[in-house]
Amino acid sequence: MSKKVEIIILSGFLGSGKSTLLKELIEFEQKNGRRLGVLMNELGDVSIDSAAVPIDTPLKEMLNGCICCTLQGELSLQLSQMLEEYELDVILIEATGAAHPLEILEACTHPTLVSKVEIRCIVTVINAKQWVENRLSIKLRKLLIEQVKHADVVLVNKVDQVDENEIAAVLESVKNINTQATISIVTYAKMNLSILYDRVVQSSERSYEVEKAHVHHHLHLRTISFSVNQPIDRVAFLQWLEKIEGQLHRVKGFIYLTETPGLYLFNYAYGMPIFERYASEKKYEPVLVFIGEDLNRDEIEEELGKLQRLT
Ligand SMILES: Nc1nc2c(ncn2[C@@H]2O[C@H](COP(=O)(O)OP(=O)(O)OP(=O)(O)O)[C@@H](O)[C@H]2O)c(=O)[nH]1
Repeated sequence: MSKKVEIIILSGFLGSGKSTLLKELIEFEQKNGRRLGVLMNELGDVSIDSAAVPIDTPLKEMLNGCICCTLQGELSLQLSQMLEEYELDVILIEATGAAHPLEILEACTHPTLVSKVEIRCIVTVINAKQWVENRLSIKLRKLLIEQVKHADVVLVNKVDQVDENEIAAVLESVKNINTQATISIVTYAKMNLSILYDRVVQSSERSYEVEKAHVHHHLHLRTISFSVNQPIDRVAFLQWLEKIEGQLHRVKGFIYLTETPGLYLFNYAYGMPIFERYASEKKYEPVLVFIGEDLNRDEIEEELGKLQRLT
């Protein structure tokens, strides 16, 4: 029988650092000469995270929905297709921040797939500051806890934004939720990747009795995207983001700035904005994706229009 393709599932809330980890993993696997494919699921209708994937890497994307709601069947299908189209050693699955790891696992262990794949591990990335400040709604907090509970490896990321006492507090609460997981404390998802290869966790070992927490179904997370064809002023844009009505969890996309030519990859997670000059062979249109609760689409559209007219 041919060797099964390994699957590594990357889980974690919006903006915690999954794509950052994905980049690290891709490099690691390629250095080791392993053939890898990537499967991504994003909440919005445009792909931003795929910028993390080199152009020559087999990639399948599921946009505009979350694996745990409508896309579970789609994930199984995409996996099957990927297995048919490419000869691979490993497939990395990056789920949306709103996904429950068990539901991804379930899609990967579909009867048609079990003889072809084996789950290497589930890695959950958490944003240390967000975890310690604990300001999310109860439903979202519950989701974060579920993501930690079902992980084989928990990456406590972004520790550059917290102090030592806070790191200790995060560690203690993660250990209380999941006594089995390997925990790694990192910045920019720079972990000892060999941890992921220590053992294969058979799906039969996992406990399914847990409430399959259909938490996401009631999250009210809203995703809206807009083309932003004109350059915008960086300062005015950031000032406006601070004031957006509702709870803004995440903004990402590609934009032009008035101050300097060229396209920028923009990331805003938990109040932290990052602009990175985007220069790669993959082409992207300027677009912004907003993810949050109680967001007002019309207002955001109007304000974005005003920001573009300022130029
Ligand atoms: N300060 C700091 N920023 C980080 C760290 N790790 C990642 N980031 C930044 O945080 C932002 C979000 O990281 P991503 O890797 O895109 O997060 P994600 O979990 O894939 O986000 P979604 O796809 O929206 O769920 C990016 O701008 C990263 O560069 C870290 O350890 N410290």
